[in-house]
Amino acid sequence: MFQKFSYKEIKKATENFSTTIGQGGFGIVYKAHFSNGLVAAVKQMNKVSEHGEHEFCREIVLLARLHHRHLVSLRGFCIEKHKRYTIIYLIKK
Ligand SMILES: Nc1ncnc2c1ncn2[C@@H]1O[C@H](COP(=O)(O)OP(=O)(O)OP(=O)(O)O)[C@@H](O)[C@H]1O
Repeated sequence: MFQKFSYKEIKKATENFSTTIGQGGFGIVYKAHFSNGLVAAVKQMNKVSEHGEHEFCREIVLLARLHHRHLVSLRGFCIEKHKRYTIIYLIKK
């Protein structure tokens, strides 16, 4: 199920952003353990433009509708002031 997460939930699930698993072009990626048992990747987006809100929402809507066996599915998102996060299924190596 696709859902909206609060910043508080993200912070708790990433143990105060201490669980870094990677660094991408848009920001840091964290491993997150949510209280409902969900283990996911949380991708922080650093490059938030002036129209960030609109662009981010449009991207989320598009990604949420994408389902392909070669793509990781979007699990949710979080918007808090100037911070943007996408929550995606964790790929185990
Ligand atoms: N869903 C995921 N599950 C596990 N690890 C992930 C996941 N998404 C990203 N990562 C880790 O975080 C790193 C950065 O990923 P990210 O997609 O942000 O960067 P990228 O591949 O450089 O793409 P982009 O240019 O879009 O930022 C990856 O190399 C990987 O190690």
